[in-house]
Amino acid sequence: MAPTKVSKICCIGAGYVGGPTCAVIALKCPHIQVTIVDLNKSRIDAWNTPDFKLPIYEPGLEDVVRQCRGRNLFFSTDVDKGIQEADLIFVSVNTPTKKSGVGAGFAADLKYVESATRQIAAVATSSKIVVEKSTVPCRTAESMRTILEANSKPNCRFDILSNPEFLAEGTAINDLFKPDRVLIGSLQTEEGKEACEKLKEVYANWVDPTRILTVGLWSSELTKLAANAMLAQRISSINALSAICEATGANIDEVAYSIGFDSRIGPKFLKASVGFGGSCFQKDILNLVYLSESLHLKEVAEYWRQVVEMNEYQKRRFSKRVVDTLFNTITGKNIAVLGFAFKADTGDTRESASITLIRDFLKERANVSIYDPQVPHEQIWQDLEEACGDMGIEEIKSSVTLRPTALDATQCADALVIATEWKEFREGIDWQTVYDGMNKPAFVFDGRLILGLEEAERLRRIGFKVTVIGRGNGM
Ligand SMILES: NC(=O)c1ccc[n+]([C@@H]2O[C@H](COP(=O)([O-])OP(=O)(O)OC[C@H]3O[C@@H](n4cnc5c(N)ncnc54)[C@H](O)[C@@H]3O)[C@@H](O)[C@H]2O)c1
Ligand SMILES: O=c1ccn([C@@H]2O[C@H](COP(=O)(O)OP(=O)(O)O[C@H]3O[C@H](CO)[C@@H](O)[C@H](O)[C@H]3O)[C@@H](O)[C@H]2O)c(=O)[nH]1
Repeated sequence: MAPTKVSKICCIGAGYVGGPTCAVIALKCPHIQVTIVDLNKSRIDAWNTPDFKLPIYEPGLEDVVRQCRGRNLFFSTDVDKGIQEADLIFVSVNTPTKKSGVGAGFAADLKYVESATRQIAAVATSSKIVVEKSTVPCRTAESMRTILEANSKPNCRFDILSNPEFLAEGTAINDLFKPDRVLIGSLQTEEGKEACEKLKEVYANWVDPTRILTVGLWSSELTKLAANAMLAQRISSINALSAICEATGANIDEVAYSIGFDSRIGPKFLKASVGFGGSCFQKDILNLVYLSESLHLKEVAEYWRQVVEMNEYQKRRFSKRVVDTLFNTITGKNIAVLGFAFKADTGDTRESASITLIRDFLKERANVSIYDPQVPHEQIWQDLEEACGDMGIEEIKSSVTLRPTALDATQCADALVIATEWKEFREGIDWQTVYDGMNKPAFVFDGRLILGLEEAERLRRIGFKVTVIGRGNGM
């Protein structure tokens, strides 16, 4: 039987989801002991640093960890002990897109989920509620159950729940404090519903019960993929419209604003950009495409695939616009790229549009200087080495420099490209000083719509040639 009340939680995976999610559970549930375990020692060491230099940059996270670490929140590499002690285990490991074999490039690689599940089965000596926190294809819980039941010891019972996470990076703590909803999927059996109630009780310590949704296991798994697909679809839709705006004189900000007033559509997630990035959208849509294909739903697969295609097109279109505007060549020219993270308020660079743009600029043999307020330099080199394939790191380093400030990055630049919407780019740039230090003509490319119509006009008066995504030249 499942334990009567959850008192010890273990989270396998101390990443962007496991770390913040379980730190918030520890904060809001002081009566529950929460241990976050990971095989990656340096990551665990970083969570445990005395000066709270955490492995993840996320506003508000340090404050939460400071309040609970050592009280009822622990970080450890002892995965087995964490599993054995807990009565509820979150599996919050990475589920990247498969790189080889069947489904390569589309399907989710479930090897980490499987090894965590096998580990639970191997070392558990009492019954557990096992919660899928990772984003997984529909019916993964079934495979987990098969593995657990085939390997468990007598008197060990496992109830599996799906509890996908909807936090967005950069706003994770706020999203966790005040979630739009918490979704829990369970088998509709008596035991399944009982396990669901136990997890619900944990969240009910701070989440309004009307926002805790309980559904069937498969619906819960599919909801996560569907939510991301629909969010990404909005961005691809607005980005597709941005191309029409650039060609017609319409202004994408005005179009988005006016569409968003329709209460059926709403104003959020309609910001045109140089393309969506992040570890989830592309991966989860490709996962949905693969699922549809496996179910022989070709048209459905094609439909969702187009959301990713449009995103690739948007990035290509933007780098081409830079080349076209700089008189059809950027060879030997200096391009300053402001922002390397996939969005503001995170140090995460996974699938960042910035990486694709810089790769395109390097292919055109431009010199690139980069500034980002949060991304560690080693991460930038690693991402560029991976993205640039045929270029070795030495060749990349001969064309790329990493700068300590935005102003430094723009010195002697022919063009400045805004790739991430950091607040300091919206509010903290002294454009006259930037202009004075740049080669002339000095070009600005705003891939994040941080320059409104008036601001763009002000820059033009200084002397800049300004190009903004979703607006025609001169707007
Ligand atoms: N990043 C997000 O904003 C976000 C939001 C919602 C959902 N998700 C989903 O949550 C899951 C985790 O994402 P993430 O961004 O936290 O990934 P991550 O790569 O930051 O963290 C995963 C961690 O799991 C650890 N790990 C893997 N296998 C392990 C094992 N067998 N035992 C112990 N540790 C193990 C890895 O070392 C890594 O530190 C993914 O499925 C992702 O799609 C992510
Ligand atoms: O109007 C918009 C909104 C976002 N973006 C871009 O879209 C990407 C993703 O942004 P966001 O969704 O805010 O961040 P993520 O951390 O990737 O969060 C998404 O992916 C997570 C992982 O699955 C989910 O949990 C979240 O609900 C979902 O929003 C970023 O590059 C943004 O710059 C736009 O271009 N325009």
